[in-house]
Amino acid sequence: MRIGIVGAGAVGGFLAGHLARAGTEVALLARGPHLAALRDRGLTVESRGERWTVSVPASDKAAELGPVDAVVVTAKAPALPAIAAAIAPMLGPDTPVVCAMNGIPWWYDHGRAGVESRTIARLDPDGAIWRGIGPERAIGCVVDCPSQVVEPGFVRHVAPRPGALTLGEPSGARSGRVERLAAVVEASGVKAPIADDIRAALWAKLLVNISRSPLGVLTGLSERGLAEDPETLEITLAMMREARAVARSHGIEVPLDEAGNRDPQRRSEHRSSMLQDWDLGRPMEIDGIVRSVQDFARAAGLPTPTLDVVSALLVAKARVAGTYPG
Ligand SMILES: NC(=O)C1=CN([C@@H]2O[C@H](COP(=O)(O)OP(=O)(O)OC[C@H]3O[C@@H](n4cnc5c(N)ncnc54)[C@H](OP(=O)(O)O)[C@@H]3O)[C@@H](O)[C@H]2O)C=CC1
Ligand SMILES: CC(C)(CO)C(=O)C(=O)O
Repeated sequence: MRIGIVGAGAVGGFLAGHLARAGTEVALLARGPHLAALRDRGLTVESRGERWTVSVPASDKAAELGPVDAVVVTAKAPALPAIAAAIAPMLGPDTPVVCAMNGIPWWYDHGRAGVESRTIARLDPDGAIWRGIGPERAIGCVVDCPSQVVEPGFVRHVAPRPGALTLGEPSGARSGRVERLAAVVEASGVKAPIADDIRAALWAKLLVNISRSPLGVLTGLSERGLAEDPETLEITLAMMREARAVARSHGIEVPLDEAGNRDPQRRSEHRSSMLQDWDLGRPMEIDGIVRSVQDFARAAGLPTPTLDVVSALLVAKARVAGTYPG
């Protein structure tokens, strides 16, 4: 399989580095200093006590990379409309597209039982992603590989356990394309379990992102710091409970390990990718991780008082910084 990866950041670099080391053909759509570094020095990855450098074909022009067997988009959500248009030359007639990203995905209502298959206005207001990629290409994904770009061309994975990309068809079907992709990812040393219900897996991860990521930005505390402070811990758990009730309104039961969340020893000093965006003055994934869940809550008539307060503060902070519209 030839895998196209879009975005040479933390997750894209982590994945490309593993795949290339295992001998899988990778084509990386990168830009700016990342592209320059990849061309000059290759891609260096540090993970679980190992450090390696690989050479990865990369370009900022999708047409130079051409059609691939699967595309994995590893950019932040605000970049997705532009990417949906840019990757057209990488798409063959049957190329699936995996958005390896946090938050509610743009294809969420595609194949969701009892719901019209359509784009989510908050995430894709004019349908550019829906039209550009096409929901039938979408394979769902949950990313678990806490990582950071140390410098262009150098990515550090900061967890002691192997990284994981959980994959699944929006319909829940066990398809050949998901099995083939999962096998290639697993062969690279990254876990790739296949979920029967990818939306349930997305919500389980979202409970973490919706609570800890905004609170990390508002307080500057790391994942562990949020669990060590009894007051931020209670706010974290309140947000998780509210988000879990929203998932339940979609027929999804998300387990919530309150004891595990209360144990600071089970948290790392990782600065969430939202906090990394804040640190770098970049747009944060507020719509996909926070506001779309508030929208779902409103539609279901559910109160989300803690989420609403934290979201309002986060949006105000981002607006002052000029990284959120309005
Ligand atoms: N980092 C982490 O620990 C984790 C991240 N995630 C999620 O994974 C997703 C990716 O995050 P992460 O890897 O941290 O993000 P990064 O910001 O580290 O990387 C995104 C990369 O995409 C590039 N990019 C954006 N638009 C384009 C474009 N049009 N063409 C080429 N490259 C482009 C960016 O380039 P440029 O720098 O020029 O903008 C950047 O290099 C997010 O949804 C995040 O929430 C999930 C779990 C853990
Ligand atoms: C859960 C966490 C914090 C690490 O995987 C993450 O998803 C992020 O950094 O955005």
